[in-house]
Amino acid sequence: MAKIVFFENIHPSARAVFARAGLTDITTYNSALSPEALIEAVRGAEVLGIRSRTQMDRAALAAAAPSLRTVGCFCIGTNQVDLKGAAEQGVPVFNAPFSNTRSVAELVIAEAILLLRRVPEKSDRVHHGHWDKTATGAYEARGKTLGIIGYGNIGSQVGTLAESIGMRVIFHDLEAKLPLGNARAQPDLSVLLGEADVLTLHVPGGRGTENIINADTLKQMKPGSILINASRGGVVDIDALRDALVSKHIAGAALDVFPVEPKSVDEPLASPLIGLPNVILTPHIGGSTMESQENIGIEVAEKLVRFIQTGTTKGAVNFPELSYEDAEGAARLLHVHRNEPGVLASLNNLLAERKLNIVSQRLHTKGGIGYVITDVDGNIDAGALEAVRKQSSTIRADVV
Ligand SMILES: NC(=O)C1=CN([C@@H]2O[C@H](COP(=O)(O)OP(=O)(O)OC[C@H]3O[C@@H](n4cnc5c(N)ncnc54)[C@H](O)[C@@H]3O)[C@@H](O)[C@H]2O)C=CC1
Ligand SMILES: O=C(O)C(=O)COP(=O)(O)O
Repeated sequence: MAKIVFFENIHPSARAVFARAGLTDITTYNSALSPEALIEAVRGAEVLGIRSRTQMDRAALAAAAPSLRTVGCFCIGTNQVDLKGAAEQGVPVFNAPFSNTRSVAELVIAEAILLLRRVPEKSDRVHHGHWDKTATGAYEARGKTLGIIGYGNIGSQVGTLAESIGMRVIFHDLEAKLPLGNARAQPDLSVLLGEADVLTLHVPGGRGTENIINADTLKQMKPGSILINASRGGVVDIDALRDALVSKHIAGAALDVFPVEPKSVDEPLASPLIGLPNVILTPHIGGSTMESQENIGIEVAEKLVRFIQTGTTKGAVNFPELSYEDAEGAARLLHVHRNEPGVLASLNNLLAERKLNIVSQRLHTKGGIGYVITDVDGNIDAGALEAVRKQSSTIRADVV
């Protein structure tokens, strides 16, 4: 039976999906692990379930080879996984691209309103015995401009919600996007920075988005504006943001993600933003609602089970996508290979030599990786599977 390991408190709905498929060998960890502990925990696993904090880098992937068949990110972001390394190891990676988007969007709107009204600072003052009843520095959201960097699934929802409370919405994205409602694309980032009263970031993590908000771009932001980051910690240069907050060029900020995040509940956050007034710091909970976590558990677990049972890779983020659920023969061979000429011919010759008639076959390639699912009318025994594995182009082969 497939050995499954879950990290970071994945919702029980995922376990229920696996159980319905007869897969019950699940080890769970409530937090992310250190690199050393992770390497030990993933050994021998066929399926890994992680969220945003488990770093599946080359070393962790290597530790899980050759048993590892698939990784499920029970979240949206997949920058914590070495996606290329996983593909080269024949391991498709899945995620949940939509299930927590509304949760993030709602939090961002709430934070925009709270920061415009300076609520974090005022609440703190009341807790400490001060009754500063003043309108100074407090504004309505209505009529203000919301600038969105990254107008994807989350950014566009934030825009729609913002319009419903009377905000004007402008967005900047690398790709052409359909503006929803009255939102307007702004191809010039510096113009957007200069116009936005509230700036919110919804780009993916990774090298392409590192420090988009830095000393330079902060200077271009409208004086007295607000910054919200619920994307990835690396998108904002935190020291530069601190300077901008201390000088009051930026009036407030909400940060849900950080360049280095604590791995468990007992580890405090280390950040130069701690203690600054009108700054909301949250423990990466943008997508953490009861609704979203339950849905994500089901969505990703179903993708993993489908892959384990049928080889279907629809929705994989790093892998050739093959949607192929109904087996048409007696056995099914999943073959991941280097994408080079002659692979299919030699695979099919090998099956022919073993009198395994092909009932149906589908192939897809992505980058240097090819993936072929073959249904045959006979039994693929251990000898045949071993022969396929020994072919020079084979990365991984399994029978389901
Ligand atoms: N705080 C939290 O708990 C959560 C954080 N996230 C983060 O939010 C990110 C965005 O999520 P989605 O909206 O679902 O992703 P998405 O893929 O739908 O949208 C991202 C958008 O950013 C754009 N983009 C990429 N690089 C850019 C750049 N340099 N400048 C401008 N635009 C750029 C893309 O073209 C795309 O339209 C995720 O990748 C994840 O890192 C997601 C869910 C929860
Ligand atoms: O979905 C994402 O990308 C998130 O950042 C949420 O991550 P989490 O599942 O809360 O670790």
